[in-house]
Order: sequence, then structure tokens, then C-alpha cells
Amino acid sequence: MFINNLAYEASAGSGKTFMLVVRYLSLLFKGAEPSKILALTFTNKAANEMQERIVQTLEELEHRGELDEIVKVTELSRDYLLQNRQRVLNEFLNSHTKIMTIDSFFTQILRKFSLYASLMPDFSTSSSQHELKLLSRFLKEVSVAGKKETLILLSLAFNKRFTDIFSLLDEFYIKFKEIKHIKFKKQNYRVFEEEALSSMAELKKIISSCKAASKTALKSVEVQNYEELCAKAWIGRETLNYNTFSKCFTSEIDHLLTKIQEAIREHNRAKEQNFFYAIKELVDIYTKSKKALYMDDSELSFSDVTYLVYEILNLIEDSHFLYFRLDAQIEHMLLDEFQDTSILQYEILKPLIDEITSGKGIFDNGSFFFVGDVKQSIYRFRGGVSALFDAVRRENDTHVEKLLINYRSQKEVVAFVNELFEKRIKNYTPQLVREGAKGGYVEVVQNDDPLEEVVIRVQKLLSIGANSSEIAVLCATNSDGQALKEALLAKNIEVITETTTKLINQKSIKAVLEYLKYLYFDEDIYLQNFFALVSQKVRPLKKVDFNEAKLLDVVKNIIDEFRLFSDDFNYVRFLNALSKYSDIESLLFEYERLDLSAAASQLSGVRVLTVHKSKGLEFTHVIVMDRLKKAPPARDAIIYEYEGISLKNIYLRIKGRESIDKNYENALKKEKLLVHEDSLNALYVAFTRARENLFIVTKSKDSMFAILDLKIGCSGSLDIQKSHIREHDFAKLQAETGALEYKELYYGTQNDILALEKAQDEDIKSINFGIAMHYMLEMLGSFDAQSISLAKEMMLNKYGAFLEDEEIEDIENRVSMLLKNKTFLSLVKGECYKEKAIRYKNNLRYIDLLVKSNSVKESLFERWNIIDYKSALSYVDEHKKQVNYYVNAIKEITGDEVDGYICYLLQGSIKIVKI
Ligand SMILES: Nc1ncnc2c1ncn2[C@@H]1O[C@H](COP(=O)(O)OP(=O)(O)OP(=O)(O)O)[C@@H](O)[C@H]1O
Repeated sequence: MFINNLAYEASAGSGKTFMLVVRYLSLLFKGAEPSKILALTFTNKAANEMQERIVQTLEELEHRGELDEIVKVTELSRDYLLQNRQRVLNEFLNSHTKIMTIDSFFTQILRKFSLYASLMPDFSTSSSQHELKLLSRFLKEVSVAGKKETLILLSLAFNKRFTDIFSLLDEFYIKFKEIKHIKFKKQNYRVFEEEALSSMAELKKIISSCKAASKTALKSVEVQNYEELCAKAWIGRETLNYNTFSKCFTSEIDHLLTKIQEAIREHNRAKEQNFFYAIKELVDIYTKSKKALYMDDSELSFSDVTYLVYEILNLIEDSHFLYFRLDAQIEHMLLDEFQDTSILQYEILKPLIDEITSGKGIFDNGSFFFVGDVKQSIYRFRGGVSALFDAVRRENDTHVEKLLINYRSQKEVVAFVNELFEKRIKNYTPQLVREGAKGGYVEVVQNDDPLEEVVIRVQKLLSIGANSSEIAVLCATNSDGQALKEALLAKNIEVITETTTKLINQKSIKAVLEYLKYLYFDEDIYLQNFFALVSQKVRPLKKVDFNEAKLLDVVKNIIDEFRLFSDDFNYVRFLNALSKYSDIESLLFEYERLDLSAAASQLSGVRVLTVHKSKGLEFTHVIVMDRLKKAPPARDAIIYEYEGISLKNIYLRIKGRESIDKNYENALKKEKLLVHEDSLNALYVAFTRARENLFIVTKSKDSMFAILDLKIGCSGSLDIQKSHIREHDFAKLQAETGALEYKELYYGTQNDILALEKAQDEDIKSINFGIAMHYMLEMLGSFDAQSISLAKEMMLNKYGAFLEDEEIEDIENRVSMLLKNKTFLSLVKGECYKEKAIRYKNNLRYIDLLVKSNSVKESLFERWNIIDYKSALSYVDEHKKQVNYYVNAIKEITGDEVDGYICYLLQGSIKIVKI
């Protein structure tokens, strides 16, 4: 049965991602358009894999476990599904799908509404120099604002390096919304220092004049300054009536102790207030520098994007309006790894989720689905708060289902994980073993040289027939991974790491890039490289004029001409990514920044990755390696105290503060628990990646596994099935079913609704033309000639790649003519709303231009003009009907007088028709 509002809260390997794919495919089979399904993941890798999993599942549907599940969810027959899968696959491959990371989704929103943030829509979101530029900008701004002193004092007073302060500023910037309600006051903390020292002096007097005072007692009250006082071992005691002072004890002594403690507590609080006050002042400057950077250089980080989207949402009086304009197309939302969503991200998504789950209006058939596992929440440090899962479920009244069977791992692995974590993780439900998974092997081995041990284990696995690509070694840090890589390479074992998995480092993609370099730079070396990479004989290549040809077409021609495609999914990724680059220069000079990873099926070698990066992945053999160096102590300067999902308070970490400040002590306890939970969760993630065999290499001291109390030993038998072919041996399948065909994706999004209206009848070219013209009209700052050039530029940024030069010129002419048309200018006098979304009789429609006319001031009623732009005189009757519909809608909504006009922007003239 299909449940509209559903979540799966389930353990690792129980099939959450599987169910996400089942859900996606069920939607497709039930007739949902791919472009109306928004599937959000956390990493590009996950988004790409999901895309590929959907294709693979459809290709192999009759052999896949997903088929039975889709039958259950859709209540459609197996036969129906199998008969329709090719159609569904074709539709999917030729649609503008919305499977992406949450960051990309927000970036899309921001591009669309960039003007609200005074940004150009073509901003970029990654640059290797970003941090450095920001730092220098910030220092300049600090100096201009006269806050250099603050920065230096902060650094000195709190013994923090400047880089620490810089990252604190970023932390505050990201959490600005959560922190907003906490107020800070500048305070003089010296008075408390004096109070504490004066009570101390009295205490010293009493002890010094006590004849029975021991040497220790006298030494214990020896204090030169405030810092020494705070460092005294007795400072946190409830009473001084203990060994050291007992012989001299009077109630006055404890009275003084209380006074000293109070003074120190207040001193800490005042110091904390000052610290946060200064930080907040600097955060304002930091925010300003960030803004300056993205205005001047159009460069943003993902946290800037999230921040701005949130700001824009609050700026626009009708945030629903924003979502509608953006996503009239989104009817179904699917979220992966929900436990890692940050509160701010959720706040942004919430209006959309609300619309979908309310089942009202256009979302009659909408659905909401999310999966997650709170035990795998390891991004708390980034603002992920695992309690959000529960809160969202409650807020949206989502039906939650559990998945109890582990489909990933063999019995030994499941049993080991159950036993280890059942006692340690709250509400842990032991997983059941899937039918037939009777084998598996788990070994915990101790060696104080983990590198050596891991290399031995890898060699052993290879020697008994394991395929190197099925082995993964999970490490604590990137630098441990680097060390291991070198150790494995030294033994001639091929290794795959983050860098080797980058899309642009794949041989097939490198080849295309070399070809393009040859075309652009005209150097022979690139020609040689190209042929070497595609293993073909060198021959002359045709030249291309990039003023004439579009980048995407050139690349597609290369792939076609040299028959490069076959089954290489990397090309699909690369072609998709190309849409980001407006021309050959921007590609050749910026591709290094392309942060996409290669398709997993195209890589070979032992995988070395961090535990954090292993989330969501699975490998046949997993070796988890202990950290090579001792873990640095958790010394975050700030302690964030949450209650559920709301930030209750923040504290400055001060040594020993917990002994005299109850609130701080509680916050610290909570924090320690969370840190412990994070470490446990990370290990849970690591151990649950293994399908067949799991090895844990632990040190005897300073081990990251210490919290688990692991027993050295093994269980099960190490048995490698030599021909371990993955269920989806893609290459083989491609050979059987024919190569996957890549078709150009349709990139227009802004006005897809326009396209949909007549998609069947009009050819794609005129749709593109119409969409681009509408976009330019929408981007006009005001209806005068000065606005034309900026609007044109924005239109070119977005649609330039799809338009011929004559079409661009034609659009510009038509818009210029319109802005000279007297009738039009008289109609737009008043308050103008462009691309106004209206919901009427359960339909969502966009009005190109809605004008609240200012010509009838004295009347009781307002007067509205509706203007609908068209680029051709075809379908006149339908256009009239459409505008009539708008007129009735606005009349009914406002109760005012409404006139409707169709504005035909034709090639040589403007024609305005009143309805
Ligand atoms: N119902 C099922 N029938 C057959 N195979 C399944 C089923 N559910 C999951 N699997 C397989 O089990 C493995 C683990 O599933 P999946 O990756 O979806 O788990 P998960 O819950 O998302 O795990 P994690 O939380 O670790 O990301 C995959 O190889 C998947 O294909």
C-alpha cells in the first residue's frame, strides 16, 4: 500500500536506501513525473549513486528484490511493471530529474532569487582561495570598523589562536538563527576578581593565625593572584571541614569559601559574556566580509547559500509564494539520511514539507518520505541534531515504520554488531539475519603498529582470492588514510582514495579534457595525450570554432565519434556537469574545482577512506584501522546546550568551572555524553559497512575502540567466494541489454510550467525561446531601457547555451519594443508582481505580470491588470481562455475590478489584446 507521509527509522543495512529507491520507482510507475520528485541526499556521491541505482534497478528489474516491494507499494502487477519499465526508464533518462544534494537544492533556490540578496545568479559555490580571500577581507573590515583591538584582546585574553577565533566566527555565523535569542552583555569582570581575592585574604588571615594549622593548610592558602586562586584543589569543595583545614575549621571559613566560589562563578560568567559579546561584534563584521566577497567576486560557500536562502525566506512576506514559484514542479519529496539534516536546513524545507503533507491545493497527490538512523548521526559538529528526526516525525504526523532484517551482512557480522551495541546504544533493537546469510567472519586483532597489521590483512585477503576492489580500509583521519595508502603502494597494492575517485581524474574524462585542450590551445601534446588515453592510433583531429559550436555538442561529438561511451557512467556525470559551464574557457580554467566523484563501478583497487566518508556505503571485506596518533582532547571552546532541537544556552569552556557552577556542570555532562555518543555512532557506522568479513585492528593503548571493550579473537570462518560477482555486474548487463543511451537533458526550469502547457505540440526550440524571453522579462528591474542590459545578461547566463545568436537578438528586440509601447507602459503603472503564483480551484498558475493599478486612488475598490506575455500568435483561443481564468481567479480572491491583457511580443511588432 502506498502511504503518503511515511518514514523509515531503521538500522544500518536494513534497506533504507533500498526503500528510497523502491519509493522513487513506485512513484514513477504510478505516473509521477520525474521532474516533480525531489530526492535530497547529503553528498554528491549519494545523489549520483541513487541516480544510477534507479537506472540499474529498472534495467534489471525482473532479477531485483525491489520488484516485489514495488508490487506491494503500488499494488500494480509484476507483469504491468515489467511491461512498462522501458517506458519509465526512457522518461527518467530524458527528464530533468531532481535527485541532488540539499546544498545543490538550496543553491538552485538562491540562483532563482539571487536578486533579493543583491547577487548575480551566476555566482559560484567553490573556490580553493575562498578561505584566504575571506580572511584578508575580514581583517580589512575589522580594521575599518576599528575592532582590531577587540580581536587582539580576544586572542590574548582567551588564549586562542587567531585561526581558532576565525572558525568560531564561522560556527556562530552558521548557527546565527539558533543563537539569535541569546543576548550578551559587556561586563566588568575585574570586580569579581577583587571580591574573590579579598575573601581569600580573609581566609588566609584566619588560617595563618590558627596555631594548629598544618604546613599543608598554610601552603593551601598561599595565593599570589587570581589565577593561582582558581587553581587551588579545594576550590570546588562543599566544605573546608576536611583533613587539611579541619583543625582550624569554623563556620566563618565555609562562609568565605562560599563567597570565593560565588565571586569566581560570577567572574566566569562575566568573562563569558564579554567573550560572546566580542565574538558577536566580530561575527557582524565577518558576515559583512562574507557579503562583500560574494557581491564582488560572486563566490559563496555552502553555508553562505543556506544562510542567504534562509534570509530571503524571511524577507519575502509570502514564503509560500517563493516555494510555489520555485517548485510548482515538486509534488513528492524524498529525504535520505535525515538524521544529518541541520536545523536551519529543515527550517528552509519546512514550508515545502508542510504544503506536501497538508494534502491541500496542488499537493493533493503529493507525498513525503524520509529515511534515517539516529544511531548513524555523526555530523553533530556541523549542526546536525539527531533529535530532529523525532521532532519532524511528530510535527508532520508522519507514519514511521521499522525495518528489522539486515539485508547487507552475513550472520557473524550482524551478531557481532548486535552484541556490541545492544548494551551501549539506547533503544537499540537487535537486527535479524536475512535468510541464507549463515556465514561471515569477524576478527579483532591487536597490534601496536596498525599499519603493518592492515597491510598483512590485505595481503592475506588477496592471497586467498579476494578482489582488491571489494576490500575497504576505514581510518580515523585523512592523514591516517594517506599513511596507509603509502604503506599499501609500497607493497604494490593498488589503492583508491578520495582523489583517485574524483570524476576529473578518471581516464575517460581526462581524455575528453585533453581533446578540448587540444582544440583550444592547439598544442600537439594534448592530441598525443588524448589518443594515448583512449588507446587509439594518433591521427589528425577536426578543429572546432567555439564561437559557432556549443560546448555540450562538441563533447557529445567527441564521445560519439570515438565511440567512447559504451557503458561508462562517468560520461553521463560529466555531461550533466557540463551544463554548469557557459563556455570552453570557464571549463578549461575551472574544471579542477569540479567536486564530483566517479561512478563506483569504474574503479579498481583497495579503498582507503575515513569512517565518516564510509557512511551509506558497503563493501565485501572491511578492515577498520585504529587511529595512528593519540586523539586530541575534545577542546571545543564553546559548549552548546540543546534541549530537544532548540539551543538552550551556550557556555565558554573554562577549566575547573564545573566544580562551582551547576548549570555549566550540567551542560558539560550533556556535552560529554554527546561526544561519547558521536564516537559510538562512528564505530557503529564503521562496523556495519561489511557484507562478509570484518577485521578490527586495535592498539593496546590510546585506542579509539576503548569505549567498546573489544575482546581479541575471531568468530566464523574466513571463506572467500572467488567469483564474487556483485548482484549488478553492470558491464555484463549492458552487454546483454544494449548500451545505455545518453540523451540531452532538458535544463529549463524557471518556466517549466509554460513548457508543460504545450509541450506536446511545440517544438523544444520555440519553448526554449519562449522561456528565455519570459525570463528576461521577469528579470527586468523596471520597465525602462536601462534595465535591458542586466536582464539580458541574466537571461544569457541561464539560457544562453540553448539559444542561437539570432534568437538572442530577436528576444532583445522584442523586449525593447515592448518597453517603448505606450499602451503597455500605461498598463504597468502601479505595484507590479512578476511571475505571481496563484492557487485557484486547486490549480497552481503563474501570472507573468500582475499590476495593482494606481490610477483609481479615490475608488473603494482596487483595480488590477493581468498581463500575459506570448511570443507567437498561435493558440490564440487558448491564451484567451487562460487569461480569462486568471481574471476570474484574481476577481474572486480580491473582490476587485480586474482586466486581463495578452501581450504578444512578435518579431516586428507588439500586439496587446484586452480580454
Ligand atoms: N528488501 C530487500 N530485499 C533484498 N535486498 C535488500 C532489501 N533491502 C535491502 N537490500 C540490500 O541490502 C543492502 C543494504 O541495504 P541499504 O543500503 O538500503 O541499507 P541502509 O538501511 O540504507 O543502510 P545504511 O544505513 O548503512 O546506509 C543493499 O545491498 C540492498 O540492496
